[in-house]
Amino acid sequence: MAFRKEPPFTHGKAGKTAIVLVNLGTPDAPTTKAVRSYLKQFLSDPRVVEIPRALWWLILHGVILPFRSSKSAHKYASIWSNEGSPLKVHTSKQAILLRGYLGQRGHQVQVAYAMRYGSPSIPEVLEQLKADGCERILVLPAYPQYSATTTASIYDAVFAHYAQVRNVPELRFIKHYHDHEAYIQALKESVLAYWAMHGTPDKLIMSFHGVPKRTLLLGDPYHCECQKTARLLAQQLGLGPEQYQLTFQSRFGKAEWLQPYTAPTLQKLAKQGVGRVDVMCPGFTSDCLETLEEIAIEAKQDFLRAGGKEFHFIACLNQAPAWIAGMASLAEEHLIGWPTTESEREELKQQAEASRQQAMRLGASQ
Ligand SMILES: C=CC1=C(C)c2cc3[nH]c(cc4nc(cc5[nH]c(cc1n2)c(C)c5CCC(=O)O)C(CCC(=O)O)=C4C)c(C)c3C=C
Ligand SMILES: [Fe+2]
Ligand SMILES: [Fe+2]
Repeated sequence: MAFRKEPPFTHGKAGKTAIVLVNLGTPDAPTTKAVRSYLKQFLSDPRVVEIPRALWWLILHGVILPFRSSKSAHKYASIWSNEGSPLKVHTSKQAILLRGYLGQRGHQVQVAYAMRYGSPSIPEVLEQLKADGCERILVLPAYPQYSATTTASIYDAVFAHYAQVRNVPELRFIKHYHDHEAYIQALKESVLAYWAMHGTPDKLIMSFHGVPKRTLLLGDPYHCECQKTARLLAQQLGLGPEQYQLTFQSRFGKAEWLQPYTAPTLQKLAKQGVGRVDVMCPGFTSDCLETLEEIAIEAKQDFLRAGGKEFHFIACLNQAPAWIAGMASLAEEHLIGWPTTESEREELKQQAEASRQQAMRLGASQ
């Protein structure tokens, strides 16, 4: 492979820092064609589906894409907003608000958002940041809990892009923030705000996206990180073990996934006489198909049909001020040493000048 000719980082523009908020991705439209193309890219990622490629190709192209695309398109249509796919709308707004918040705190950083699958793609966004003169990039995945299926796949896409680039910027990645104080605090505030308006439930369900159980057995820390998030949030809310439960949703395919599954758990609770459940999805930082359709519509029906009385869905963090502040504090921790404020730039300039003078003196004395 030959590397392309690239313009040098231009003077004046050079030295900028950017944060890229990366989320999973979503179809461009709630249509069978758009969903098929999105699912094809998503489900062809070997990080997401770990079965032998040739076999999986046959299943994906022979069964999943032909049958699932139109079903999923209908589901997307039920949650699509005037502005577009909720996942993308929330992620793009978070990026704008994060930039504004960091700007108020004196950081001159660009904040972009990218999607692992679909658009705007990671390569497209990284190209644009290069054109804008960004020499330092901090990648902030939208996933608080690390999983090879999601977070590591973002790393793969970033590395794959730069594998074709000559002048690669300085790079940092946030791995996870499942136990970060600011994230837990933002979750706590969102639950308390909801309860202040609507009263409290008999049980709080914390429903996380599942992954195949096999990934846990192979060493993926996702399961443990979800447990820790749930435990810390319950502690913050002062909930005893009887007052909350962690579950896993969005099972896909025939294999066993992490248990307990959300929908059967809700049905069981209803049958046991639990009247009101509140369901939240702490692993999703933006509402999306999996929260707005699978939980707020489908799981609600499951619970009520099984005899439950009241089902409440607590929205994801989305544009909550505590979460924008939380992302900013996460970013600030990972920006340490990168000059993003006026005073840091000035200090760096002075240090560089002092080093240069010392080098001159040493050179002259030899
Ligand atoms: C095939 C296996 C899948 C794994 C493993 C998986 C892990 C995983 N996913 C998320 C977050 C999201 N997933 C979303 C949708 C979605 N997920 C899968 C499959 C796997 N996910 C499919 C097939 C779909 C598409 C929807 C459908 O057809 O039912 C979404 C929502 C996207 C949107 O547009 O709104 C999110 C977000 C995590 C965090 C995760 C592992 C930890
Ligand atoms: Fe998923
Ligand atoms: Fe789903």
